[in-house]
Amino acid sequence: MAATTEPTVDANAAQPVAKKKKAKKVVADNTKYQGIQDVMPITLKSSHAKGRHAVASKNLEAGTLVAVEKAAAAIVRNQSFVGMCHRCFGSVPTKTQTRNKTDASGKVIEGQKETVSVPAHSCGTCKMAAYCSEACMKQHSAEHGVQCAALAKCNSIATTHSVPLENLRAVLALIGRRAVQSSDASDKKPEFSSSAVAAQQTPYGCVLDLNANRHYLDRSSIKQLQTALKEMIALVPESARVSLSEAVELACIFSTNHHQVAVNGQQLMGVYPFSALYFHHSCTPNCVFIGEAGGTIYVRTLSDVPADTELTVSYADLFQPREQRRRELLLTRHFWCKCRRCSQPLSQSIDRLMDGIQCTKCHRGVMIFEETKEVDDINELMTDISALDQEIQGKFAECESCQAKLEVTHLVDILKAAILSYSTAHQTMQRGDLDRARMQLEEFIENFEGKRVLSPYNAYLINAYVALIRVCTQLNDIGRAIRYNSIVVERMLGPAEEASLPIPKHYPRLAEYQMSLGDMCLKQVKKNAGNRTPAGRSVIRRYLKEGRSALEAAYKSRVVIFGEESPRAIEAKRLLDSVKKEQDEFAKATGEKKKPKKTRQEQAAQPASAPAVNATPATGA
Ligand SMILES: C[S@@+](CC[C@H](N)C(=O)[O-])C[C@H]1O[C@@H](n2cnc3c(N)ncnc32)[C@H](O)[C@@H]1O
Repeated sequence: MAATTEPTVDANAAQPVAKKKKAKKVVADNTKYQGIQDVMPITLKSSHAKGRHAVASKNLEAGTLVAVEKAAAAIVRNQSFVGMCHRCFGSVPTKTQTRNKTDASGKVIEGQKETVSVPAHSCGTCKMAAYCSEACMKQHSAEHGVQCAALAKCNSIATTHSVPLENLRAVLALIGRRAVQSSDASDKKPEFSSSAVAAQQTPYGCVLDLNANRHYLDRSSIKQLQTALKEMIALVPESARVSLSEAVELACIFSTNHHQVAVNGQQLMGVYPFSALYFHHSCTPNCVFIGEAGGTIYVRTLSDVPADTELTVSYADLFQPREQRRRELLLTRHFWCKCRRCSQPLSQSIDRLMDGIQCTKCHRGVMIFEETKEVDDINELMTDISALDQEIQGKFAECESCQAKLEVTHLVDILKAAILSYSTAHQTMQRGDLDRARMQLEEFIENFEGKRVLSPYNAYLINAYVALIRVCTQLNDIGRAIRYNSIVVERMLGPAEEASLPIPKHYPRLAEYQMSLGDMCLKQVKKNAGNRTPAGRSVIRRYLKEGRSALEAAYKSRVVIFGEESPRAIEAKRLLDSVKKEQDEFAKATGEKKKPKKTRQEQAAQPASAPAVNATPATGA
């Protein structure tokens, strides 16, 4: 992989997709990564059907660490640009600076100054890299030096050629990484450890093992990417350049394989070759990727996993209808999801409720339309995604309860009306007209849930409740925010009688809503503490009960997801202890000793009763 000063254009890159021959699947070699099996409870496997994948080497409990990987290269996301260190991904301190004020067009307004907050340490040349300290900036100098001149022009190159800025920055990060790696780097094997501190960055050579899926880009997108990358590479020091073909490959690899990681509320995007190759996607994942400082990811089990079960994570937002999840994965990751959840008949899956429309006759069941076509050739679909929509013409859906039949196109019209109503309210919220947004969102719920048009688990309804939490919090109507937050948590857990959940019981998004619910309840308890009237006491009692069960569930989930010693689990424990203390004091003051009845939240917080070996096998891809 020699550096070249003369970038070459790959003439084959933009062939029409449908004409590409399907590559024959070979059983891939696991030897490069086998070292991980010595430090983690996993076995690496490879098969014709799945390619490389990881399985549990023994029965694993929920919350078991199964992999640690430090990104081969990572970039700070655009929105975290000034808040996150470009080397270690820690927080960046700010300082204030006085500068000339400018108008909307960027012109200096004579005689007017303004004070702005800027990163305390950043590259003064490109102004495109902020750091947590001088020391970090110094340690990054060799890697950044390779990128600096190109980074300075990156923004305008991205805009001129309509290429995502993050893709260009990622290619530069990979080039920087390649340049500082030793000369034998391309053959270097990754070294694994069980701790983030000791984790070694996965070598650059491993990135090139990933599938670029470049044939999914159409001819004009490839052309734009090539032109942008050509301009960018010309700004990289000669000794560090890669060929244009390799740069395009890197951009495509990044785009289809990167993982987004949140660290302390800031976002980074990294390439994790081992994790990308071995942890397939599933819409009922049994593992999760957790981002830590340094751009390291931990992979932890979310549930008890029996030995030999495939370990999977989710690359998509799980609380959306099956088809939306599949479309999202198709467009961003270039595959049609065939996980167990997506392959199950809709009538037997929780998915039927997530874009569920209630029967217009009996109003008891949802209308089911089993899609007959499984997508085998996604190349064909990628060229014309509207093929998915044509499937419904002339087809009928059937009520799961009374078997009434309705044309699918009619159901689509109902859904379109719901989407329009929801979007109108959402836009009002975005404009900041909060009172009106609340009214429109509540109206949407009244019309589509109250009148039994949509299933209560329909993703648009949940989104409306989520929006209402935000709106009511901003309007300082905490009582209502609690009510809506409680509904969101309840719905995310799915109907009690269903065999499967819409999202795993321990899942970051659900745990966040449980935390916010507990936190708001605790605040209301403190606010009402002086109210000794019977009505006041009843309010406190209710908030204590609801807050405690939410925090018990949040704490349990955070222990599983992040580990018992993690700051997030400790934060949940602190709030839980606080609510318990309030509950004891309330009981003392009122002479009440009654044990509260267990809610579904509390049940969710209980450890699984079955031993790991009896747990339901987790879905594999
Ligand atoms: C990073 S690769 C995995 C590579 C594979 N393990 C190998 O050894 O080549 C991700 C690819 O795995 C496949 N994949 C992962 N999860 C899948 C799922 N749920 N359904 C279908 N294909 C999936 C898709 O082809 C996707 O592009």
